[in-house]
Amino acid sequence: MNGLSVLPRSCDKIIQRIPKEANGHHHHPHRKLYDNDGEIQEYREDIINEVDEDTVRYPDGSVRLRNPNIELMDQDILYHLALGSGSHDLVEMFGDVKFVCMGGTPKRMEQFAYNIMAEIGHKLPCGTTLQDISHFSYRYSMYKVGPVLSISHGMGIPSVGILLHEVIKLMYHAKVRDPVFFRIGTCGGIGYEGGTVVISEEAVDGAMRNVLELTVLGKVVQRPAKLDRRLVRELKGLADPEDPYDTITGRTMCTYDFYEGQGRLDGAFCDFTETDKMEYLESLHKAGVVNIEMESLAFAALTHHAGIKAAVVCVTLLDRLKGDQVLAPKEVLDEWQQRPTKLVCRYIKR
Ligand SMILES: O=P(O)(O)O[C@@H]1C[C@H](O)[C@@H](CO)O1
Ligand SMILES: O=c1cc[nH]c(=O)[nH]1
Repeated sequence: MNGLSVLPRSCDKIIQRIPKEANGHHHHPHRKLYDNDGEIQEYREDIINEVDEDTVRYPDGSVRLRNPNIELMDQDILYHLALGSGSHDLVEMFGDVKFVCMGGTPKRMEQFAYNIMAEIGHKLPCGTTLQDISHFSYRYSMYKVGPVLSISHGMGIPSVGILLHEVIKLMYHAKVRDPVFFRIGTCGGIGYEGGTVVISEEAVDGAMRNVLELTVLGKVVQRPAKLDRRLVRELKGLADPEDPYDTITGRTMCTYDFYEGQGRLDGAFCDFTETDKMEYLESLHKAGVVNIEMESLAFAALTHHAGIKAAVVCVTLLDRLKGDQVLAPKEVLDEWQQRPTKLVCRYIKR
């Protein structure tokens, strides 16, 4: 026990979509959560789990868990990170962390760790290399360079969601103050050429809902997928007019699948026509969706729920209005993937 107080359970407003009555109307006050091409989805005002920043962080800025069970446990095993509060001195190992950067692949995140090391002038003892701290989890890779953690999150919401639970707990055990989380990813552009850097203003699901929906004890729970607006502006301000590519901001759609879920015609299955696909993509474009990827919804919702400042910066690999297959050569793709990392490096260096 560390003597820190925990949140009362009442802080956890369980949020549920309300059922419609037989006449199709809700019997509770409701609000328009989003408007997708004329289709309005209605939600109860009190299902939206607005986070009060003061209650989700301790006054000194350290991360507070919205789970009273953790501090009652003798030890907390962060299974998928191959770390534990009983087996490791997490304060000693991670107490100085300020930035947590995540992206899909172990290679990208290892490269990012070496890039940030060069940028911030961090030196390794002669003849040594960076160690993958989570190597023995055989799930995710994690590198630490001074105040920066660089972690691979795999593909999709379940993978990044599990990682976020454990990394947020890691922040709590390590008593990290005011960490900033970044997702550095790849995506498909909607009306933007490959190589464009996109900073997400908000994340929406495949039906344009700005919430992460998950089933807890058989009930549907929704968490708003909000990102820090100020951080978006700050990152945009770090785009260099000399950069040989565009850096834009906009809505990001997050899907549960790369193929059918993103309206691709080239998966193993396809039950829609090219016309259906184009109508859908055009409607997204009209609704301000600038890119599609697979993690931003969980990333935005879980960091917001934990009161952690977060941003999602992705590079487009293709313009989905022009095709489905990722055709750019490997060397080009590798260079494009460096672009979001450059922007985040500039922020960290600052
Ligand atoms: O960060 P990455 O490049 O993994 O992000 C996107 C979304 C999926 O994880 C994956 C699909 O190709 O790329
Ligand atoms: O089209 C794309 C490209 C990368 N990642 C995605 O999720 N979709």
